[in-house]
Amino acid sequence: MTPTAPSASPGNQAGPDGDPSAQAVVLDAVHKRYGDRNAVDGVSFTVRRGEFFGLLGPNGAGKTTLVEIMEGQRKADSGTVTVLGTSPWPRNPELLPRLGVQTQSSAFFVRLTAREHLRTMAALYRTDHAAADRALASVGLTEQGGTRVDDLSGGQRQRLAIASALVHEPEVIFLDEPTAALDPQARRALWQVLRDLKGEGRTIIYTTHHLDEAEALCDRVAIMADGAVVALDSPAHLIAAAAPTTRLVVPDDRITLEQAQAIEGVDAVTEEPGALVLETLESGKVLAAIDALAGLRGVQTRTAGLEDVYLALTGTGTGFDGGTTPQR
Ligand SMILES: Nc1ncnc2c1ncn2[C@@H]1O[C@H](COP(=O)(O)OP(=O)(O)OP(=O)(O)O)[C@@H](O)[C@H]1O
Repeated sequence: MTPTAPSASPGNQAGPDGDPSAQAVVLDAVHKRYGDRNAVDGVSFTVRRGEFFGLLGPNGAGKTTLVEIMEGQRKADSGTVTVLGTSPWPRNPELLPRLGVQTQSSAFFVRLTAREHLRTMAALYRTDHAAADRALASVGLTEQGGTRVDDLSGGQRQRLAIASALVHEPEVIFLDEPTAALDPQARRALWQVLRDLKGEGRTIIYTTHHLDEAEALCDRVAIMADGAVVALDSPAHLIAAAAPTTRLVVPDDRITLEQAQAIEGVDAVTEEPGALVLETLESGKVLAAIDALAGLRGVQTRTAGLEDVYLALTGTGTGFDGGTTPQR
């Protein structure tokens, strides 16, 4: 299946993507079946070097299978897979040190301290001790370097899992829900760690169920459903293409239903407790009309988010009720 609107571009077109040195991962018509189940059903896209690339989709959409194929842990049934200019299958000893893999079930040497754990990982990769300290610092765990892995908090362990994937300074990093089970504060702290990694020029392939996170962090996201990519673009483009309608929320003591319906450019008006919701494709014009009628105090613009696009594309969507922005 070909990616559909809002973006038909799988990212394999000419332009910067056509330059192999600018490509971290290139997938072309990748298929993988388990029995009669199409886990990955003809996926094609390119991840650019230095890109923060999100892979989204409901449970069973095929994300893990696809990531495992990119990592060289699984063989595709057909199609071509190129990672840093080479095939990851069969397992390629030259390629492995250039990839970093964090999984939700990352294994730790729990009786060691965080620093000892990373030094052990560094030794396995034949990297020096200093690399372990750099990895600790890059996830903000320097102070916990002497703490036994057993005694780290959940958030600190998640960060250690990322540090373990980084210790050999890989060019491409695969992260599988790295913020799962973190409290909001720890989650935000980790966002900064991830932004810093991107700032260092690393390519990040990021699987998550947190749509706000994908919207905040990812340069582009691929949304998968039933083994296929159903949309691929930047979060902003996906949102703009999928939800051109703006909803203006006006307190119901400001204008009447009849006045709202009579405003030129208003496509529909619905009533909510305490407010009228005006749908329009011409928000500037309609806001000017509301301003002339009643002023803009208390009027809010309701915008769609990536979650609304995702729900619509993966078959569970309703009308959007994303974030609201006061007009004044
Ligand atoms: N080893 C396997 N043997 C048989 N079927 C499998 C195997 N691994 C995955 N599947 C099936 O392939 C499909 C895709 O699974 P996959 O784990 O890739 O999806 P996912 O998008 O990563 O899901 P989740 O978000 O739950 O991790 C599912 O129907 C799953 O049951």
